[in-house]
Amino acid sequence: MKKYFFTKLSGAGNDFILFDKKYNPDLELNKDIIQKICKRNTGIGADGVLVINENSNEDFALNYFNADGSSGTLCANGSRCAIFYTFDSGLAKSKIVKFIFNDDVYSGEVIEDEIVKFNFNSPGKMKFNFKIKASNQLINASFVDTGSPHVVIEIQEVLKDYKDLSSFYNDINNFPVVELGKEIRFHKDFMPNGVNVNFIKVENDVIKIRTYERGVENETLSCGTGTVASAIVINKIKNINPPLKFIAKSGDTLIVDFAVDNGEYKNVSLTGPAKIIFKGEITF
Ligand SMILES: N[C@@H](CCC[C@H](N)C(=O)O)C(=O)O
Repeated sequence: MKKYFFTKLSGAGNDFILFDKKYNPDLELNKDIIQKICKRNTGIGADGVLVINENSNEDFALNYFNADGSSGTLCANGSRCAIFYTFDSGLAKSKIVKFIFNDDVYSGEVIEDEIVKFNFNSPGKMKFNFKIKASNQLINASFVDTGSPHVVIEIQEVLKDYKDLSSFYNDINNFPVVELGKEIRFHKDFMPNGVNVNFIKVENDVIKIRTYERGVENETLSCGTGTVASAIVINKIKNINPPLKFIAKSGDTLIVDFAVDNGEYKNVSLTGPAKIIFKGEITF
């Protein structure tokens, strides 16, 4: 058993345990340890784990693991937290940083105290306005891969009772995010990898969003890649121009900005709160 130093951070309510290899050179994680430390009630409790490594070309390298120990896809709120941590700890020499994540180079910026911007690379596969069979009905949905795969559904597209064609959901607070999110996350149409599922409601100049996250297997208080996927869907199918303002389940505000050039999404960014909650030591 060894002692490791960690920092707990929150990116708009999406929470992470961060290990800096500089202070934990012997750190070795596996699925079992990640699941134990992320478990609420008996562990530190988090949606995921971030590991910061030094890098010879960029300011740092970042590894991300979901709470179930899976990895390989982008985490935007985790990236915003890592950007804040590296600035706060002095690892990054300026407010603007570049870093490696899953072999790609990303950048970000501490805009002001605890407000952090993350710059995405251009999105991958996109598919708009298709039907998914779930909850005994055919639901209109869209898909965007922003580095992580996301389904986006407007809550008014879903019937509370499939036999009553006027029973559309209207209140996002009373939407069955976990129930329907889980059904779509494990839907045969998205196998074998599965998908994250975002439910949105456009209300005047803000968009309310709730996300069921793959790898956490629950609703999280915010999801960065899901928020950006939702912004692209709203722009495409509702013709609403950026910047787009989102209110996450946590109540925090996230701003998505981008440019559309010949149908291509460029200069995509996500800005919002990222902060250190506490620092501690753990033995495993
Ligand atoms: N919370 C993240 C997304 C993390 C990855 C996702 N759970 C997946 O496995 O695809 C974010 O803020 O982007």
